[in-house]
Amino acid sequence: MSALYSNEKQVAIAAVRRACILTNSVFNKLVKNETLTKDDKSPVTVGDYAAQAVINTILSKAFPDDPIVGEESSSDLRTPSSSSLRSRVIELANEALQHDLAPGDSSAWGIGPGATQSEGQLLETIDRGSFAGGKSGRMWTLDPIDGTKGFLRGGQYAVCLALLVDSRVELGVIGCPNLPVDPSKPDGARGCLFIAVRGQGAEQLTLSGSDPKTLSIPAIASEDISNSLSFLESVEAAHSSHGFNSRVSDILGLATSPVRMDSQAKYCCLARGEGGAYLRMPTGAGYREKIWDHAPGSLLVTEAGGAISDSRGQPLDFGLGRDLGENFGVVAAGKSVQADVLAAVKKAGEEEKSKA
Ligand SMILES: Nc1ncnc2c1ncn2[C@@H]1O[C@H](COP(=O)(O)O)[C@@H](OP(=O)(O)O)[C@H]1O
Ligand SMILES: [Mg+2]
Ligand SMILES: [Mg+2]
Ligand SMILES: [Mg+2]
Repeated sequence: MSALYSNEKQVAIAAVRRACILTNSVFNKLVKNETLTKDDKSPVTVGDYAAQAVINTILSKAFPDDPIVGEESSSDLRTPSSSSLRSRVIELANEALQHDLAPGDSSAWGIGPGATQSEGQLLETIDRGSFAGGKSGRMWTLDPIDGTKGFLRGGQYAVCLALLVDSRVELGVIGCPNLPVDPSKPDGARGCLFIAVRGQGAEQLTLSGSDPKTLSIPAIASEDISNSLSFLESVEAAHSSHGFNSRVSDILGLATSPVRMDSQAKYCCLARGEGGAYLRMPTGAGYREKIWDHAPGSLLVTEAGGAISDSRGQPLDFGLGRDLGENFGVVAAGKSVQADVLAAVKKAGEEEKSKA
């Protein structure tokens, strides 16, 4: 009998890998007018749209009944002023869908050479990501480029896909085209794929599928925290409070400065033993974390032997819709130290309240 979710895993890997090849090639060719600013002032590029079109196409062929909660929508692409951007997205998506990565690979999706998708079809496919989410049933959640700001800087970004069943993450696949394969060789080969299936562990492969490694977060004894732990945090100060993290770091007496990195590559690094903790605390009232920014990363961390919760110690709730509800931040760390980090987070929170 094949392992649970083995089909879903194969399809998700193929889809994420194909999207990573696309985003990688887009970065090298990206020109100024290929980026839009969304209503929330965040950037989105032709790469984000085309990657969502590619992954949604593959998911829709393989699992036609599964809804998708995807970050992007085609509405900004449909305006008359976006016509050149729109054509570029369609061109990139068709190119990526027809690219034969392995014998028979593209024909498996019924989209072999010559079978280009029309503009209307691809825009509709992008909008298959508009599902509202919720408590029950099967659904995918997709972030076609997580860390778009990192992507634009040539820094870290990730193509992130997860399968949720009854609001639990069952499968997560993350592609990190710019992440060094071996953390001890930061200037060495880049491009990693991270995969986790609930109950089946977490692994890293190269983007081309070689060099598999089982991931496990090393234990740190409480008395070694100050010397052995360092934080992973967002580059963008607007996404996660650097000041709060610095206070938590002082409370724990950490000797090492945080490592700043865009995207769910932070979860991937934590899962393979880097840093030891990922802290993401709200920077102001109002912003709600999105399920696609955390679903695959959270499973990767727990399957690598870590723990993840909000700053109150409550589990993240992926069943509330497209976002995680009221924002109490995210605290992820190895199992041996997550309680210590949480205690320091609570202390820093109380200090902040008493000053207010
Ligand atoms: N005010 C805010 N607080 C927290 N996260 C935010 C935010 N504004 C945007 N984001 C999210 O932060 C993500 C990037 O996270 P990070 O800082 O870890 O790289 C963005 O994903 P996208 O780049 O996919 O839009 C976006 O969803
Ligand atoms: Mg975005
Ligand atoms: Mg994101
Ligand atoms: Mg994104």
